[in-house]
Amino acid sequence: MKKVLIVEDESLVAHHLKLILVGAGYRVSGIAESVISALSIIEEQRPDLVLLDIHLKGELNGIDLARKLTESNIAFVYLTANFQGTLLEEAKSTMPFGFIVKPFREADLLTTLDVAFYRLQNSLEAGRQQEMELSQKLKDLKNSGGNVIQRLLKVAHHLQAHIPFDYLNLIIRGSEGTYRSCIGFLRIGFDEYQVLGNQEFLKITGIATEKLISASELLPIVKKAKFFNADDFDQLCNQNSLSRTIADTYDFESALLFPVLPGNPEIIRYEFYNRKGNTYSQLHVTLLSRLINTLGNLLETDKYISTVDELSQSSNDIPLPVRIKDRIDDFDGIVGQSSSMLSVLDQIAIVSPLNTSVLVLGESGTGKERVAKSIHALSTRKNKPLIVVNCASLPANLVESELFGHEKGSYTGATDRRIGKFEQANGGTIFLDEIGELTIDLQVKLLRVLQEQEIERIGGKGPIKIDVRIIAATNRDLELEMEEGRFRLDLYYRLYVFPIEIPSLRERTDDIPALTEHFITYYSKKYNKPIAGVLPEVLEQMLDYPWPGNVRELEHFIERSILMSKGPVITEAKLQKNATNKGKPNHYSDERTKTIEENERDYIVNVLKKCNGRIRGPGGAAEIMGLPPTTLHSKMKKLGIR
Ligand SMILES: Nc1ncnc2c1ncn2[C@@H]1O[C@H](COP(=O)(O)OP(=O)(O)OP(=O)(O)O)[C@@H](O)[C@H]1O
Repeated sequence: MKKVLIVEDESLVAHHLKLILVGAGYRVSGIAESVISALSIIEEQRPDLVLLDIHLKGELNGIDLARKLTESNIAFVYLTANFQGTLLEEAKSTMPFGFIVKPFREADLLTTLDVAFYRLQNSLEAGRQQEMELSQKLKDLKNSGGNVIQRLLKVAHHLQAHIPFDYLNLIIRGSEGTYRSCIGFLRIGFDEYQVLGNQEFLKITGIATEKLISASELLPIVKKAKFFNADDFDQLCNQNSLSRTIADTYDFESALLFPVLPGNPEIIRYEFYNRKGNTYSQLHVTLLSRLINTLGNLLETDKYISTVDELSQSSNDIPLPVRIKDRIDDFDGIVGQSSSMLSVLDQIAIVSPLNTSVLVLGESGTGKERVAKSIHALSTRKNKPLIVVNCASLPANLVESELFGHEKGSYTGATDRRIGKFEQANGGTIFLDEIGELTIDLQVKLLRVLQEQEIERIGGKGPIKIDVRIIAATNRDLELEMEEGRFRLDLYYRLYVFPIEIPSLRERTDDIPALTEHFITYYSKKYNKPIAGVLPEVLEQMLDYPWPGNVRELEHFIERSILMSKGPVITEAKLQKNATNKGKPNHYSDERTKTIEENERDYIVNVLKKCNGRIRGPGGAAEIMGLPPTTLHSKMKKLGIR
């Protein structure tokens, strides 16, 4: 029997909830009125799920408890009368398994709980499977061949998908058991890294050897795994000059430091750094803690030390990228090496072999269909069909028959039996693009497919079992659609088991050169016009343009330019002048008064120009503006500033 703890300070509501839950077959572990009493009940009998009001008696509120629940890996669903503004944002950041708004209907409460348990089960299974695979891969490394650097690279790459990082710094023990040196792995492609031993580190960061030695001597001891986001990250940089040097060099915004066991012969700790703020959570720490023995014992001391030293002494000025050959090398032609796109590729790699549904989110033209195709191609269903359905382009009166099929004579005009898209996809995958366009009726039917794995043809004699993986996509804000009653909450949460959010092109301008090259190669071949590239000033304009139509617009731009080009390079960028960085056309004239956002953007760009683009450190843009670097970074991201 599933155990639910109710945390609610209104006694009438709490008892009403208890009655409903018991009636529906749940066991109620207790009713707590405050965070303190909730914690003591949790310690005595660990519930499977906590139903949690946000406003509670005492100093701590439901969100404080939620943070502790996340740390202890206990699922929870919020229950509240009021979810406005920042409270909702704060609540969402704690990763709840659902929300219930008071006053609630019994049916909605039970559906939300049902969905929460479904998601919990799915995430537990998926998590367990991923963890087992990771643990096995790491154990296999101990006996694998190759030199130690290659082995450590593999460790980095295996961890990558589970603990996202742009830079992994390993602090290595010396022969006397003290700190000896660092070895860093900077991610530069899906499976490509630059390896930085001490010498390379000195060259790239430009710091003096003595400074590195003193930073190493003063390196704080880390006894317990800890993650640093936002202000905590700034504090870490203030206290630890090695971390600061790394953060300043590569513009990192968050970190996770993970010490392995004290008796470990080789590695002292793993330090993960990320360009995105708020990357790390207790879930990452918990995963690493379960792998602690394997992570500490990957090398053989004497062999290792000599190899790192040799590598350091023989290196070039800039370390050459090293590529790891992994089984995953086919992302269906997805081009992109920006950190945010690499994290999309990591998620594809994680979810492909599992059987879970995937929800791909992103603006129009960001590559959602490409991602869906890639997931199918990397799954065990790859030799079975992938059926693509655009829900927006199906005529309203035919959608049901298109999706589920019909029997001959089931309605006027049904002259033959039709096999629907779901049946066509049997054994394989169905990609439902523009899912937000489905009517509520069809959403209910889709929900049934997800729950029961069966469909019913129109006019059919009964349900037909099918085995289809669903990948859905939308460019709509589904949460808003739900609030406004156009999208069903239960379907949303069932699809939301594994969301992949593709960033807009203006949020990853680093990818523009590679995408440009990719499309030039493709279209110059297609039109038989040998074009070598674009002029630097054209590329400059392309980097400044907000690309409201994303990659599709960039692709069309290159195709058009190649068709019109008279020479061997693209010399002109005919880009819509008044496109805004919000992805929507700007209808105002140039003389209009600028918005606060635009003024803020201009101000930041000007300061950045003055500091030669440097954000952190003395004289950096953050210091001049009096802002923590992390805050400046998130403002820049929001405003689409590179
Ligand atoms: N990362 C990428 N690398 C290479 N090509 C890409 C990439 N992303 C998108 N494209 C190309 O851009 C075009 C649009 O991509 P796609 O149709 O997958 O976008 P979408 O998000 O599904 O669009 P919509 O929301 O309009 O359905 C396609 O021609 C696709 O091949």
